[in-house]
Amino acid sequence: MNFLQLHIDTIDQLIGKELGIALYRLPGSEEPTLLLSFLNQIEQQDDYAALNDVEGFVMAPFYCNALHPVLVLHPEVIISGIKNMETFLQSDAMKRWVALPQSHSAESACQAIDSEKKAYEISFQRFLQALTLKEADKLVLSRYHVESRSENIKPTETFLKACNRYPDAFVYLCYTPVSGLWLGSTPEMLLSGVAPHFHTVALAGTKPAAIDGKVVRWDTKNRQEQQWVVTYLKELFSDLEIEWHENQTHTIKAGNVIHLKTSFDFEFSQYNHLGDLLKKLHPTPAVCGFPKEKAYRFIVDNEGYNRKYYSGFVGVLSKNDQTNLYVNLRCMEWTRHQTILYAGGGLLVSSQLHKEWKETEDKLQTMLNILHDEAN
Ligand SMILES: C=C(O[C@H]1C=CC=C(C(=O)O)[C@@H]1O)C(=O)O
Repeated sequence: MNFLQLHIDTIDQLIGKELGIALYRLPGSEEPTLLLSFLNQIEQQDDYAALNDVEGFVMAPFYCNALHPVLVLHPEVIISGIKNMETFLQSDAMKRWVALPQSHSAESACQAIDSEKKAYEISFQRFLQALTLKEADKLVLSRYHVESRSENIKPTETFLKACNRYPDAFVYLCYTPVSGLWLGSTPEMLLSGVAPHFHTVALAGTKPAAIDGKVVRWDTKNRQEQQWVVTYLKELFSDLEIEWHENQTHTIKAGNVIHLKTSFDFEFSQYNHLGDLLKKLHPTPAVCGFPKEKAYRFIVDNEGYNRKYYSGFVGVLSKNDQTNLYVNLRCMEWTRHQTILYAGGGLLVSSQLHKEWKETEDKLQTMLNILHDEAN
């Protein structure tokens, strides 16, 4: 993606203005797509089900509230492929976007906590107690990490670095005045396909990436953790009377960690009810827990911070064409001087604090690698 490098500054100039931007690259693809929306083309919804009959680029939070609504960018401009993007970035049409005013929406503030580990430990004990009391079988505990950022690290360049480094991930950059700027490189698909043929995955269980050729041995805790996601999806398909096919579980590499992944192919012909389906799929036990409703409530009340758009979902939603929605993991929120990175992991009653903390550190590394890699 080299020649785009020349005009990166132009995309960066748009960030912070009264408009919406989505720049994304699908797993395995060489070609990024750029979407631009005027302010009045950014839809805000307070419920996932409101995505029924909706098409556009979606940025959905983990939990909807007034500050973090479901956002849909209805694009004025869609440019696919590097050559087309290059032409567009130098065109007169681009000048119209650059001339838009700066947005005055307040930038979201995130307090750097002196001891991120201490805060995590307190939440960990709370979560573990709930698991011991059998309030839930699985609970996903997450945290944020604040990094200060030097001025010469630019968003679009960071996006391109992530594309190069993580060819198998869904890589995105999304800015709206409501959400602020987010970037991510996620391995977890939520919903993909063209009606009526869809796919989803149960992705969970984490280990540091093995040395090439070394046989991976998954322990019981990781297997159980992933199995809750499989169980949840199968129950959901049965409840909705959906026909599905389960593919064999295998190990995938995502940055410097590996996960267990089971893919499902299923039939869903109600293309104008994808919002209802997403409301049931999200949040899966990969980012929430099991049973879902109890775990969801428990996290919102006890995690100690607001996940905002981390572990929500992001990507393209289409009624008749290709939908490509991903769980917003291995992501960061980009404020004026700081970068706020997010990561979590599934806890079972057998979880150990030091292992779970290390797992969040390993996952944070996906984006830290990009931020700290000058050479890439
Ligand atoms: C919640 C995250 O990862 C999920 C996806 C894969 C493995 C996970 C785990 O091992 O806990 C999580 O379910 C995250 O990256 O923040």
